[in-house]
Amino acid sequence: MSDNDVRALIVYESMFGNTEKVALAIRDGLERAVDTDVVRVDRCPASLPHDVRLLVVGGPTHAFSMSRASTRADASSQGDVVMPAKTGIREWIDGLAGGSRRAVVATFDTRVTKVRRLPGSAAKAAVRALRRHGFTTIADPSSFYVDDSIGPVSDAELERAREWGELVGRELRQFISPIRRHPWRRSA
Ligand SMILES: Cc1cc2nc3c(=O)[nH]c(=O)nc-3n(C[C@H](O)[C@H](O)[C@H](O)COP(=O)(O)O)c2cc1C
Repeated sequence: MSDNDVRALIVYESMFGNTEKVALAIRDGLERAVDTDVVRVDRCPASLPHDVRLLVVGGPTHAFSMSRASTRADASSQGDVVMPAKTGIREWIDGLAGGSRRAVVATFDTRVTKVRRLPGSAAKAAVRALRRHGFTTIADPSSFYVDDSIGPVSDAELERAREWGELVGRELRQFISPIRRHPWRRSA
């Protein structure tokens, strides 16, 4: 699928830079199927461009869910952060314009390896929020693991993220291709 009228957008939140690395690895995998932009959540407008058919949203798991202003402030007190604590994916999803629902969605998060058995995932919370806003999902939410709260994220996890990006790209291709392969069906 190299059509110019189809693009993917990855919107990510990251405090210590790990989710940012994961977002870039997912982009590398997704680009095998579709042109993909990666945008930090505090720089992303509330309305998606018309040609964005896939929206991928990711952020760090904070207190078993998506971050809040209080948990981001907590993170800022723990180490150097790569983005301001003001906006996270929770607030961005809540503010998304209705016309954006043309895109299908997939979500991911980062979590700490040591507590991987604990429940609670920003990706699962994000997908629930997006469904409440009327979006259709095309892949299960996925978690990628960091060694400790501030990282690092291993090369193996980044490779897993790249592979997940490829998988989501294949799902998008399948989602779109029946209409493209059989345009006559639209008028039947
Ligand atoms: C306030 C706060 C709460 C956190 N809560 C959780 C949690 O409930 N579960 C978990 O696995 N990791 C938790 N973590 C670790 C984060 O998931 C980790 O810092 C994040 O994945 C790193 O990504 P980033 O560098 O993109 O911010 C928490 C971190 C902070 C700062």
